[in-house]
Amino acid sequence: ARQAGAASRISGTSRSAKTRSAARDLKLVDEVVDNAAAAVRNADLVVLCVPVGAMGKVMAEIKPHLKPGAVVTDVGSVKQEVIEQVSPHLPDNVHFIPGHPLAGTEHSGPYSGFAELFENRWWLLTPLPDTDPDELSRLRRFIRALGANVEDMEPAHHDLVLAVTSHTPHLIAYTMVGVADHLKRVTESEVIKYSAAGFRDFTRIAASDPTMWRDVFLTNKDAVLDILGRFTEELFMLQRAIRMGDGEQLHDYFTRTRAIRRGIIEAGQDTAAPDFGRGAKPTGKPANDGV
Ligand SMILES: NC(=O)c1ccc[n+]([C@@H]2O[C@H](COP(=O)([O-])OP(=O)(O)OC[C@H]3O[C@@H](n4cnc5c(N)ncnc54)[C@H](O)[C@@H]3O)[C@@H](O)[C@H]2O)c1
Ligand SMILES: O=C(O)C(=O)C[C@]1(C(=O)O)C=C[C@@H](O)C=C1
Repeated sequence: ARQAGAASRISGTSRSAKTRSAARDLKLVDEVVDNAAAAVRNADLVVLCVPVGAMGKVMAEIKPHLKPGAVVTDVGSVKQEVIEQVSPHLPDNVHFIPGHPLAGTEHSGPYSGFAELFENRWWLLTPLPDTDPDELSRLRRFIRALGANVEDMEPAHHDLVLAVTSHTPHLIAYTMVGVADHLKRVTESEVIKYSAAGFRDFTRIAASDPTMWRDVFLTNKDAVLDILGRFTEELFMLQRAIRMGDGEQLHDYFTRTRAIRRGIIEAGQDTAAPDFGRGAKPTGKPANDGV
């Protein structure tokens, strides 16, 4: 937002003094303050960037300090739960417009941010039935100024789509790395030493922040369990095809999945991990993962 000149003055805070100090050193914002109440005072736009399970608590904390007419949004990976948590604490004269940028890495903390993170990524908004259209347009303009593409979605639909595209894949990566770790005990260190690209991709995802992902799974429980059930059925089907030596079934299945991948690439939606790769640089130091 600073680089794009999307806000005239930006205040930030974090609960840990170490993070606040890092944010000051990195000059991430115009002013780093000691608590959320001070950060939101006089703010036209407030962006909640805490784990999904902490959104309600932080909203309760800032409630008495919000400027009348302010817009509050969030970046949480799950939307229905955030709406449930935040809504009881909303003053009448404040607008809440939930959001979710589909952009991130396995790293967290102040050193992991970089200005290009949102470029050409989707940023979903899940407006509520009474959302003010002018405030919604203003928030969309802010997000577009960061380089992202905005789209609206109904909150329950968002949670189902993300269970397919992000949450369940993370769970599968966590599981695969866990399996490899168990196996390592019988293969000594070979599993890690000879890990091929596919497994390395899993380990990158499985290095994501444990608190963030614990909250995602606890708060998008129904959608994740639904997708996990479907995943298990397909897995059993493939397991059976392997056992039966049904090469045709395996070949047909993999041909279909390849077409899906090619469709994603052709649509220009290859959201492969940024890896700080596409010209973007991390803020400087190694990711602190958990300050
Ligand atoms: N990392 C990603 O890939 C990604 C992508 C899109 C959305 N998100 C969402 O963004 C949000 C923040 O994730 P992040 O990756 O920026 O994490 P982060 O670890 O970089 O930042 C989280 C912040 O929340 C604070 N925090 C943690 N627990 C808290 C609590 N109980 N009370 C008050 N503050 C608390 C931390 O001190 C830190 O300042 C999450 O809701 C996550 O679901 C993350
Ligand atoms: O690339 C990654 O590291 C991510 O996991 C980013 C990712 C995703 O699943 O695409 C993770 C969680 C979010 O809510 C949005 C983006």
